[in-house]
Amino acid sequence: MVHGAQDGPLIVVAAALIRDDRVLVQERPAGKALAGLWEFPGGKVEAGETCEAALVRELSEELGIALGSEALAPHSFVTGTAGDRPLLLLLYVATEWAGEAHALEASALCWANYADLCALPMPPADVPLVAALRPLLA
Ligand SMILES: Nc1nc2c([nH]c(=O)n2[C@@H]2O[C@H](COP(=O)(O)OP(=O)(O)OP(=O)(O)O)[C@@H](O)[C@H]2O)c(=O)[nH]1
Repeated sequence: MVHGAQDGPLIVVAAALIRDDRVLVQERPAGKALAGLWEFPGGKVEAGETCEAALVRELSEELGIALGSEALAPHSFVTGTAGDRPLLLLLYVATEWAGEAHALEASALCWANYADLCALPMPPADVPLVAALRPLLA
């Protein structure tokens, strides 16, 4: 994507969906950047969208689950790079939503405890997010 020097970082929102002391992660499908790596569901905030509205949209598109913005609790963030662009990744936690999560875009889903999460290959930016989730996971 072409972007100008006036552009700020790429803002990406992601969710730690927690159930029974496990968190949902998904495998990025073949054909996408970072294919085969596991990530928290989410995606880029589009122009004019709030961060929470973007995440509600992404969770519906990627997993088929529904929740309101108020169900998203801000949790942690990291900075990094996405290709040649600075990245700001905001992680929210949610414990309540409607519907069962299905891999509508990912190639697989995993309800991971902390050890599982540490063993899965994830994008480098996610490492501090995983550490920050430690107290919430079995
Ligand atoms: N959703 C998500 N993206 C992450 C994580 N960690 C991380 O570095 N990213 C990066 O954040 C960016 C998100 O892009 P994306 O491709 O998932 O976003 P999107 O769904 O809006 O993509 P699209 O452009 O294909 O519609 C990618 O550069 C991705 O590598 C993570 O845990 N979850």
